Amino acid sequence: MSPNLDSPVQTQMAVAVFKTPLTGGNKMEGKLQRQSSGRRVFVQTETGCVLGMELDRSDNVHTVKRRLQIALNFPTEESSLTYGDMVLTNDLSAVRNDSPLLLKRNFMHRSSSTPCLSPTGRDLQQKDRSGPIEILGQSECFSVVKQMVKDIVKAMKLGVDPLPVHSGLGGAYYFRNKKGQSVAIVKPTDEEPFAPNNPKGFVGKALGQPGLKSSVRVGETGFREVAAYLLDYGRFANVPPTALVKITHSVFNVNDGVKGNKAREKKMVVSKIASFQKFVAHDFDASDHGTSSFPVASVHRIGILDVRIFNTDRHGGNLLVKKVETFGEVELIPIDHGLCLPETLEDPYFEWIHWPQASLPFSEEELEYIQSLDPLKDCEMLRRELPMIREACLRVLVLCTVFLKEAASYGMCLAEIGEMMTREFRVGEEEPSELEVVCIEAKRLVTERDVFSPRSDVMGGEAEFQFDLDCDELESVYGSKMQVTDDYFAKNPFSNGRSSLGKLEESIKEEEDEDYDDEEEDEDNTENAVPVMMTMKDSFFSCAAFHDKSTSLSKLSTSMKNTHLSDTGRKNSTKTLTRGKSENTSSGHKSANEQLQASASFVKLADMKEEEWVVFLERFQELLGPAFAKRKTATLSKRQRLGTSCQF
Ligand SMILES: Nc1ncnc2c1ncn2[C@@H]1O[C@H](COP(=O)(O)OP(=O)(O)OP(=O)(O)O)[C@@H](O)[C@H]1O
Repeated sequence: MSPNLDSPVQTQMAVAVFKTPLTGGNKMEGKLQRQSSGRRVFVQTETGCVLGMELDRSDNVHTVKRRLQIALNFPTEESSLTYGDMVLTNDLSAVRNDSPLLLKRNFMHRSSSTPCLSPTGRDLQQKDRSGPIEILGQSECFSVVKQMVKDIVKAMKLGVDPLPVHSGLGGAYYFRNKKGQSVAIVKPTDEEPFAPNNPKGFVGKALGQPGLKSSVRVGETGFREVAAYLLDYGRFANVPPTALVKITHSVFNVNDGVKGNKAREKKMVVSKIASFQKFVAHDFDASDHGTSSFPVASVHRIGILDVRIFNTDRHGGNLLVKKVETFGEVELIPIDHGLCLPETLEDPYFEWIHWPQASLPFSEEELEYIQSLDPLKDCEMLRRELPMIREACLRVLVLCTVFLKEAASYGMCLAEIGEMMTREFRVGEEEPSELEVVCIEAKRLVTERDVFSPRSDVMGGEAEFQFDLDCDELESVYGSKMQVTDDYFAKNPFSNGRSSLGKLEESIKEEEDEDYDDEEEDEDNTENAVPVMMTMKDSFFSCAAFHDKSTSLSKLSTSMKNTHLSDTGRKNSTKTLTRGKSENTSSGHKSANEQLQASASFVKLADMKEEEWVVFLERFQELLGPAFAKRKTATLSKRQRLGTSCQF
C-alpha cells in the first residue's frame, strides 16, 4: 500500500464512492442517522480529505484507523488521530457527537505536494451517510443556519451552483438559493491561506501547522469564525450567524501534487469541513468609505468583541457596511473572525483604534454588557459547542475578557484598551504591548512564588526581570498539555464577573494574610528566608509598598496607582522581536508545535499548570491598576499636547 495520505485525488474518489452527494441527504439516511445511538464524527486528513463516520460503543482509535485505511487506501499505522489538544491513543469516549477529528502523520518531513496515487476502489465498508451539508454542533444558535442549509440544498438539487469568491486569500464560495441569491459564504478549512487546497496559490503547509498568523494553525480558522458568532451574545456586535459544516460539492478546489496548481480537468464531488456564514447584502466595506458615518455604538460593540476575542485581523475589509433607510445611517457587519482567539498573545489588529468613535466613553448599556460577561461561562459554552477548541485559545479569551472588564470599570475607553493591547513597532523591532508587559510581570511573580518560597535555599541575588525567548530550548507551549481539570473553573476566581476593585482588595488582603502566616512560620528560618522585596527590586513595578506586609490597603492602592511602568525597564528587561525574522524563519526541522511556539510570542499562557494559571490571573488582575493609571497619564498628556476634540 502506498503512503498516500496526502493524496487529494483519493479524497475525491473516496467520497464519491461513498455516496452521491446531492442525493445523500435523503430522508432515509437522515432517519438512519437519527436512529443511530452512536456518535457521528468527521475525520479529516492533513490535506483536507473528510470522511463522516458513525461510531459504535465498541469503536476505538484502532478500528477508526482501520476503516479509514480501507476507505481511503492509505496506511494509518504511522498516523495519529487528534481532537483539538488531544491526541487520541485508543479510547474515544471523550469525542463528542459531530466532532471533526484530524488524522495526522507522525513524521514531520511531509510535503503537501505528495504525488497522488489512485485508490484501489475496493469494496468500502464504511458508508458516509451524511447529507450534502451537515451542521457540526447542536446549539440553538444554529437554527437560522439550518433554514439556510435547507434552502441551499433545495437549490443545489435544482442545479444552482455556488459561485467562487474572488477576493480574499482563502477559498470561499457563495452558496445560493433557488432564486440564485447568495445565502451563505462557505470557507473550507483546507482552502485557507497556506492550506493544501488553497485555490489562490497560497499553499505549502499541512493542516495543523502554523498558518498566516503563526498563533493560528492552518485549518483552524473555521471554528474561530463560529466561536466569534457564539460569543456574540444577543448579536450585540452583529456577527452573522455562522456554523461549522461538513459540506459536499464539486465546486470546491483540490490541488494536484504541484504546489498551487489546479489540475482537475473534470470536477469531482468532494467533502470539506468549512465555516458556513450567513451572507449579508452590503454596499461596501469599511476600507472603501469614510468612517465618520459609522455609529458610535456599532464601533464600540465590534471593538468590545474584538478585544474579548483578541482579533488579529480587524482590517477595514472585514467590516461590511450597509446603508440603512434613515438618512446617512449605516449598519456595520463584522466578518472574517478566523484569526481571533490565537493560541498565544501576539499583535492584534484593530482598524477602529484611531477612529474618533473609539475614543468616546462607553455608554451605560455597553458597560453593563461588559460587566455581564463571564469568561467561565464563555469557556464552558465553547467547550460544549466547539469541543475541538484548544485550551490555549480559551486562556486568551479569559485573559482578554478579564482585561476588558477591568479596563472598562477603571474608565478606559475602547481606543485606550486597544492601544494597550497593541505592540509598538520601532525600527523593524516589536516591543511587547502594555497588556503583554503586565502578563510578563504577572508570570514572573508566579514563577518567583515557586522559586523564592520562604524555605527556599536559593538566594537569587539580583532578581532581574527576565524573559527568555529562546524557543528552541523550551518545552513546546502548544504541545504541553495544560492540566485542566474539571474543577479548574470552580476554583478560578475570575469566573464571577465581580467588580475589579473588590477582587483586587480581596486578593491583596489574602496576600497580606498569607504573608503574615509565612512570616510567623519563618521566624526561626530567617537565614533561609528570601526577602520578598528583593525579588521586586528590578521589576518595572518597582513599588515597594506592593509586598510590604505592614502596608494598609488604602496606602497600597494609592502607591500602586503612583507606580510607573518604566519604559526603560520595559526595554531593558524584555527582548524585542523582529517581525520579519520571527515570521519568516524557516520551519526547518521543527515540529508544528515548535514552529507555533517560535512565533512572535513574548509571553506564553499555555505552558502554565492549572494552579499557576489561577495565581497568574490573580497577579494579572492586581497589576492592571497601575498599568491603567500609567495609560491614563499618557493619554492625558497626549491630549494636552494635541488638544483633540471629537464631535458627532
Ligand atoms: N457574511 C458575508 N456576507 C457577505 N459577504 C461576505 C461575507 N463574508 C465575506 N464576504 C465577502 O467575501 C470576501 C472574502 O471573505 P473573507 O474576508 O472572509 O475571506 P478571507 O479569504 O478570509 O479574506 P482575507 O484574505 O481578507 O482574510 C469579503 O471581502 C466579502 O466581500
